[in-house]
Amino acid sequence: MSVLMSIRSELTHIVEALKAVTNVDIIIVDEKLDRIVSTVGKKFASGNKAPLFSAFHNCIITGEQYFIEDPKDDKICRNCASKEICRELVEFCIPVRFNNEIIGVLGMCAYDELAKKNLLTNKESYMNFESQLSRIISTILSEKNITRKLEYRSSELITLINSINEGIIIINNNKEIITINNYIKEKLNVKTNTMPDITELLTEKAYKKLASLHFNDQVGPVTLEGMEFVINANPIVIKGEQEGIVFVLSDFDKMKESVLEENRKKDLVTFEEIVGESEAILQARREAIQVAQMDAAVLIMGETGTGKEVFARAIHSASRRKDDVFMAVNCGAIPENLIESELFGYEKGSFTGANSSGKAGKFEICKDGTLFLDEIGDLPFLMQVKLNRALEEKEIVRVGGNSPIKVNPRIISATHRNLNSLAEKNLFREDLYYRLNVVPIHLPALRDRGYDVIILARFFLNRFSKAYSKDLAGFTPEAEKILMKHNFPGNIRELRNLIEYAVIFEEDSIIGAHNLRKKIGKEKETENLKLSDLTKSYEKSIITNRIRSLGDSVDSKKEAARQLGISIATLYRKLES
Ligand SMILES: Nc1ncnc2c1ncn2[C@@H]1O[C@H](COP(=O)(O)OP(=O)(O)OP(=O)(O)O)[C@@H](O)[C@H]1O
Repeated sequence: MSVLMSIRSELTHIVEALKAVTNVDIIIVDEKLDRIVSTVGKKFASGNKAPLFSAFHNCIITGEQYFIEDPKDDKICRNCASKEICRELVEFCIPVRFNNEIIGVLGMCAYDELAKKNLLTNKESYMNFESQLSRIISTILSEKNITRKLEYRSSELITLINSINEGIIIINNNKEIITINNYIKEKLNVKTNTMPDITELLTEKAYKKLASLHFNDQVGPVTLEGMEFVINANPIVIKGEQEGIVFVLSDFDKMKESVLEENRKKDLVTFEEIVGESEAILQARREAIQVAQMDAAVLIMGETGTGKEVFARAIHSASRRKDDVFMAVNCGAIPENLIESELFGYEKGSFTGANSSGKAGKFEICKDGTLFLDEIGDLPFLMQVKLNRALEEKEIVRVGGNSPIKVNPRIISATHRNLNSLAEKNLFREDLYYRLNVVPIHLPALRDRGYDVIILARFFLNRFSKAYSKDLAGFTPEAEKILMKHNFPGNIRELRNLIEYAVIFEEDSIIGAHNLRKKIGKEKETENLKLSDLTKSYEKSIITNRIRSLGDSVDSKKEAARQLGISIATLYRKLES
């Protein structure tokens, strides 16, 4: 389509206006001589094109104006294809330019004496019309371009908001709904011919709440047509003035589902996957299975890497809450000033660095799920008070907020510290300790699990052989001996890492002692030690563990000595040996 054809309707208005003012007929052709508009109508005999070699044609070729006072005799018209049938008394051709190119011709033609007189009288002023004409065409074209871009943008936006899987409602400052996407029409059963009021659609309560938040925050979940939505409001601001509001409605179930999915992918653990046959681990498993079905708080105690989180996940998977969220928070790893917002969330702008739209905390996200509070013994004292209150009242208040939010997560906590003795020393709130410790589960250290070391080692060998595409059949007797003798202060995590290392570096078809030794370190090897040295080291580890579980004070050491049936002096001597 030629440039002029693309603005045909605009040109029609111009041509009609010109005809009204000048009383002469106007014809516009494009660079291919196609007539775009004409006031002459059907009076033309020869089709839709201007004749070849006509004044129009010459004007396109040369870019010059032609004022022809006697068309039949003028040399410009000598070769015109329609010369014989030409009825024009006077003809004036002006080239139409855009971006310095000739894109067509505007012709002013007189077919009667009155028009002829008019054209001749105003010849001078019409001859100056060329530059104005080009300006008008340029303006129309750039406006047309902007309009086309706007139309494109608008249809792009409509397509976009109709293809997303969230609800979009846009209102103007008079609270009138101006856009609503297909998702909302379908989910909230909205008929566009009877557009409801925005407060009816979002509920009066949710609308008022968003209004109190200056339409720059979120509320929810809000139940609409039986579905739960989180409603996010954002003002449309143009040059500093609010011109309307966009509401985005997200399906709360789906939001939860995505958190769930994330967790499922991360680690879905069942009791079947908890490896080990030692009496200590079987006992812990039995207790955990029994308590899983109940909603009681569980406190899992054990050294680092003994599988506390694995147990917590398995309890969740076997509980009534298994289809809801499981979330783990490491109370010892989060800076003290952030722990409250991590657990309870925060309102918009409540502290520097906070997300501008506020954020739900772990309690809110898994309000019906399981919250695993790892390293609970490291929770700052002030937070212990707040946590205790939240558990007691089953509601939390976001940092910087004032409305309470109902929450009811099942709490499983874990610690490698002795909470009882911390509570006795007033380092851990007693009321919180009792609230968390409804069902205690003790996980044994790996060194106390006997042959489980080999069972677990084989389990990890199998897992990592697959992961690294290695064909490893097992361990040499010497390698098994090293595993059985090693103390494993890092417990199952250390064993897992050790086996992964050995799998990567083993060049034989069976894991030998060499790579295990390399990783454990020569100094930790015990096989060349005498029985007396081994006994000493074993005694030392028993004493250290007992002290670790009781606390590091002098009193704790006295208590450890009492429990082990030795004097405090013997305890110190054995520790120093
Ligand atoms: N019984 C088990 N069977 C198989 N793998 C296990 C078992 N127990 C723990 N693991 C593995 O050992 C590693 C450590 O477990 P986990 O993180 O649960 O320990 P933890 O006691 O919570 O550690 P920390 O106190 O350091 O947080 C994980 O890789 C886990 O998969």
